[in-house]
Amino acid sequence: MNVKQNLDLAIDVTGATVHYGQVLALDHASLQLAQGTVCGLVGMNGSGKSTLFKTIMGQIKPDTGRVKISGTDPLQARKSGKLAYVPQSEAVDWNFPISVRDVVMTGRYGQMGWTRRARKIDHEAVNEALERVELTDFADRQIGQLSGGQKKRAFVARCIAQGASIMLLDEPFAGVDKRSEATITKLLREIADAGGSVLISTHDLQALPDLADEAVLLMRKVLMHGPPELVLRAENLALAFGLDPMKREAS
Ligand SMILES: Nc1ncnc2c1ncn2[C@@H]1O[C@H](COP(=O)(O)OP(=O)(O)OP(=O)(O)O)[C@@H](O)[C@H]1O
Repeated sequence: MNVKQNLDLAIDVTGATVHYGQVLALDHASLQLAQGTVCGLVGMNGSGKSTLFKTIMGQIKPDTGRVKISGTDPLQARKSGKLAYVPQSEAVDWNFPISVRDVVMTGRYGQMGWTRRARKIDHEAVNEALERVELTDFADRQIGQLSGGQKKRAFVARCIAQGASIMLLDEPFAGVDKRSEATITKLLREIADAGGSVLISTHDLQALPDLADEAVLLMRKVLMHGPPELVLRAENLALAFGLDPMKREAS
């Protein structure tokens, strides 16, 4: 692959291996994601999905391999605002005394510089993002007072306010109401249609073909990457999950 093609890739992970002590979490995992794509990341509990996200975000440095985000370093991509992450709900302290509006405003910190003083443009970006996720009426509530789906929408709004074009979402639909799921799905499609890229881990295999252009099967390494209807065939899922995975949600 030449340099031009590498720059065209939104996410380029090559041969990433990650250990936690003796535990092998990623084993030479490789994943290339083009611009303008929604990609679903599927794998059983412990298959390395969150570890892959952290590696792409530059929070974990792999023992082997490398990660490039639009041809640059992940930390650089985060600093520039291009790359954003919506964590699993369990990873967030919902009792933290911060309003929904201020959560979304944290997405603007990179643009504000060290003073962290919000200007008109920052307030406008936050208001617009709140509107897009339909949370304007909840803007002044403490974040923990929202429903599961509203909380997710608040974090998606933070990515939008940040101006991110590459978004990673770790199980955004777990414990989420149908309205929030539909709002988030529509937004992710709009982001991809505008040239952005979205990588989304999910246990809801049935919903994946409507949500994503591509699917990735992970079991410490990328077993398969392609159109959802191909990747989600029973024989492929059996490799990653065991028997009859389409008969129930992935465990
Ligand atoms: N901080 C840690 N210390 C030790 N082991 C860890 C740590 N984080 C994850 N692991 C282990 O690494 C492996 C991959 O975990 P990871 O959280 O990436 O999987 P996952 O696919 O996101 O799982 P889930 O679907 O349950 O969220 C698992 O065996 C897990 O127990």
